[in-house]
Amino acid sequence: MSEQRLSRQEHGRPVAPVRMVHLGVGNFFRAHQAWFTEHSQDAAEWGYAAFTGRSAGVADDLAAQDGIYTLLVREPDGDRPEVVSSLSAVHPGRDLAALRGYFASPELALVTSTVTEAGYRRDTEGGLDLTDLDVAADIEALRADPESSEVSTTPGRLVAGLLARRGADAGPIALVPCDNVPDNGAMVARVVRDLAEQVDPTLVDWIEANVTVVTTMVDRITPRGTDEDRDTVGELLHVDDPQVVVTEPFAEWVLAGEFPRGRPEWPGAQFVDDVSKHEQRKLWLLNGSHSLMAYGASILGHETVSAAIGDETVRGWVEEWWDVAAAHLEVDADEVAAYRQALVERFANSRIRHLLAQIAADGSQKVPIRFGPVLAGEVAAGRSPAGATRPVAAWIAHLHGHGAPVTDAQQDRVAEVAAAEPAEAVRTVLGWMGIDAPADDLVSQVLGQIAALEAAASS
Ligand SMILES: NC(=O)c1ccc[n+]([C@@H]2O[C@H](COP(=O)([O-])OP(=O)(O)OC[C@H]3O[C@@H](n4cnc5c(N)ncnc54)[C@H](O)[C@@H]3O)[C@@H](O)[C@H]2O)c1
Ligand SMILES: O=P(O)(O)OC[C@@H](O)[C@@H](O)[C@H](O)[C@H](O)CO
Repeated sequence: MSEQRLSRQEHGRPVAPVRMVHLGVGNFFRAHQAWFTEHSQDAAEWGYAAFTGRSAGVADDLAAQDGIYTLLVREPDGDRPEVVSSLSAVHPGRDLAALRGYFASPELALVTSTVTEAGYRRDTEGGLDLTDLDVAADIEALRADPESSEVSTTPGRLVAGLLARRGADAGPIALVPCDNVPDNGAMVARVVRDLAEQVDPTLVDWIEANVTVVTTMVDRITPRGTDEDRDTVGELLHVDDPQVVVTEPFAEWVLAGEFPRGRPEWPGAQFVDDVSKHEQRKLWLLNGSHSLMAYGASILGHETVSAAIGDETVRGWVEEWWDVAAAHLEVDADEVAAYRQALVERFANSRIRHLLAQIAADGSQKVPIRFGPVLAGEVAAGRSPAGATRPVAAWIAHLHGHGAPVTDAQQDRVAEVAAAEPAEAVRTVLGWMGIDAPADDLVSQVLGQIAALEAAASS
């Protein structure tokens, strides 16, 4: 394999001025927001300073190749490598001096983030989790020293940056979360406000006057890369890129909100007044069926999305779930039908090796939002279709140790469900989905589905 690394000079990629910060340099950011920026007609004016979420590894690797990296777009008939150069600087997340420096610049227009659902440190009510020890440490540190303290959480870093911006009188800015969370703008607004209130109540007024929050729906299936992907880049481009990202051809971005200091001309992005109907379509149909397969199909022994959707039983579960969810969507029936058809094709792309175990992680954050509104709506209407209760059953069977391994940021909460008497576990999970005091028939139905899945696991 080649030992040569990518370099800006060799690829003729100039460094654009930093006008955007990103928190969480994961795979998705590099396949989506950074890629949309790369393809903007005004890309030369819009550079990203990107910060890792936790460890420094990605920053070190990217720094060694001038912030540029390969995106392998996995077309049905082959890989199309693209070199992406919109990251003008990459820093470890702990580099608070750099973060504060960017925020203090009037040139900084917006901050995107992809730190996973768990990274926003919310409690079960959606506010900032003040019992989280890292959150408590950030509050204490920022109170003691607003200008140069070390903070480790995403809300803490955002507030540290906003304090620096206020201090420099650098003007308005937009926060643009890009995680798969309904109403992600309101989510970020809430945790930032909650933390600011604890640190310095006068900052809350400044935020209201100067910070806009943009809500987004984001879509592009981007699994974690492998050593084989790195080898593929070696063969295609004759370079060693340890930070190659693999993604599908499809990409979608819908945004609602104000950008007081402008934004790149992201090609194909849609700017709307309200993202909710787009977000429900994507979160319930795509992410919902992903989670259903992550739990249910891994119990049947499948490892990847493409293998799962190729199994007639699993395909049937997915279609059943889609039938129920579709009735709750606000988009027209033709659009839903086309989206379902496209999803089957996207899922069946066996060249994208999307592991069910990756999707299964952090179910406590995902299951309620991906299935709760639809199931609660059905129950309120006096119905309990099997297609909408099976995902709950599959998750509980997964927590019982079947299928993909259990990893969850809220380990204690899910361990309690796993250890509970099964009917109690079902009631607890339904409660998290907004169904309090569920009828005995509903609980029995879920218990029957859990038993069937667990029997299939051991057969
Ligand atoms: N991968 C996809 O197909 C895809 C598609 C749409 C949206 N998303 C969203 O993008 C987000 C990131 O997904 P990804 O695929 O890039 O994952 P990833 O594992 O590649 O990257 C996750 C990033 O978040 C950071 N992070 C994780 N936990 C954190 C925490 N507790 N605090 C601070 N930072 C933390 C990590 O350091 C890393 O930078 C998720 O929220 C997901 O909903 C992903
Ligand atoms: O990224 P997560 O962990 O929130 O969810 C896993 C997948 O459902 C998700 O990454 C999808 O691939 C993505 O949302 C497609 O746009």
